[in-house]
Amino acid sequence: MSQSESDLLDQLGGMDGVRRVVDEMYVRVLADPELTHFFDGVPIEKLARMQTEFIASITSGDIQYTGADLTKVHAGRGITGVHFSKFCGHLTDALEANNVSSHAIDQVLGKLAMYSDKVTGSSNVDG
Ligand code: HEM
Repeated sequence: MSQSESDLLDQLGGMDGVRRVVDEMYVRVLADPELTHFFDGVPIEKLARMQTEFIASITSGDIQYTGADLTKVHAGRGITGVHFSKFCGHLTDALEANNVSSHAIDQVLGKLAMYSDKVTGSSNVDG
């Protein structure tokens, strides 16, 4: 575990803090008319649990993500870079609402940006 990575999860309030942020993010995502349809029929409790684990895993060396491969789970859904940006905007709002510092928010967004190709992979082909 690297010290700086463990510090980042701490700055998010640990696992409990990340879960609060994730729950708030999905409230915003599901209220967004451009994003909500992607989640029709998706079990949100499991989604929030796996998203919490994922964010914890990229902000701490101690947590392992055990969910589905990100490329596979997002493939064929038509998710574009615009959707990805809006999604990250809702995450930013949720982090701010939970009093996470702007420095820590920048670090989280920087890490998530590395996954944009996996999330939007198929949309280059069929829009
Ligand atoms: C940084 C961006 C994102 C990350 C890190 C992320 C991560 C995840 C994770 C961890 C899961 C759960 C996988 C599992 O159940 O094992 C998931 C599922 C899902 N994601 Fe994302 N996601 C991102 C962006 C998006 C965007 C932008 C959309 C759509 C606009 C989206 C739509 C979905 C849907 C619909 C599922 C549920 C799939 C299912 O259970 O059938 N994701 N995502």
